[in-house]
Amino acid sequence: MRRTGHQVQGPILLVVMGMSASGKSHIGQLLNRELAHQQGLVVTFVEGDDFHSKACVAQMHRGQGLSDAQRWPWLEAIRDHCAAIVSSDIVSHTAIVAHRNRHVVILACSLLKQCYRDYIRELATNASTTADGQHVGVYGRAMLVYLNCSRQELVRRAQSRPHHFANDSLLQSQFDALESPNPKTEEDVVVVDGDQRDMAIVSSILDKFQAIY
Ligand SMILES: Nc1ncnc2c1ncn2[C@@H]1O[C@H](COP(=O)(O)OP(=O)(O)O)[C@@H](O)[C@H]1O
Ligand SMILES: O=C(O)[C@H](O)[C@@H](O)[C@H](O)[C@H](O)COP(=O)(O)O
Repeated sequence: MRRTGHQVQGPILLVVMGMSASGKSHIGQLLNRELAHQQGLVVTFVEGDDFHSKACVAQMHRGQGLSDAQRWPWLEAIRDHCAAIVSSDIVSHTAIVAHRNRHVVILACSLLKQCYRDYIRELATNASTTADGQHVGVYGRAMLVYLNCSRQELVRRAQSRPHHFANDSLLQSQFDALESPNPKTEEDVVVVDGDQRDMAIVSSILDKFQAIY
């Protein structure tokens, strides 16, 4: 059952997704600041890039995209971590229930294909089991924000951070892998114009977040 308004029970998973250099980390950190400082929520920021192996980072640095076989263990580690963050928020004590209902986990992660998004969304599904029988329903709700950027802006931003492992040579493989999320057919997806200035993006995401929180 879809819960709306202020009735979400349990923590919220707010995913900032999109291609390399679309602004996931930057926007995720700004959202962290806004939700924690301005709105007094308990916020945990998770950087998806922190879960890549050294070999995968080196491969992406050479401009070679990851395969599905390389991405699945990475996604599993991220999902395990996101589940573990909130699993200590046990439901039986009133104070902890209050904490749970004010906890937002922000995840910056590309999630280029729908199957990757479906896998992460299972963290907030109401079903009682998944294929592997784990990590279901630990979040009350998920919201996946897709930063939809033009190629020109992605190249510009990738070139603006010369010390990052992912440079503009990775972009073509990201375009090749991308399955753009369609909010009409995919649950809990919001698409924003990622070419906008950062605070305009944050403001638009916060508006949409308020509608579900
Ligand atoms: N809306 C924006 N406008 C201008 N520059 C941005 C914007 N969002 C991010 N950036 C900059 O673009 C670069 C890539 O952003 P980053 O957050 O590292 O992307 P990602 O995490 O998606 O790879 C960084 O230098 C960042 O400061
Ligand atoms: O799924 C993938 O192909 C990779 O995970 C990839 O998305 C990677 O995480 C970033 O693109 C590189 O790091 P940035 O997103 O920070 O550029």
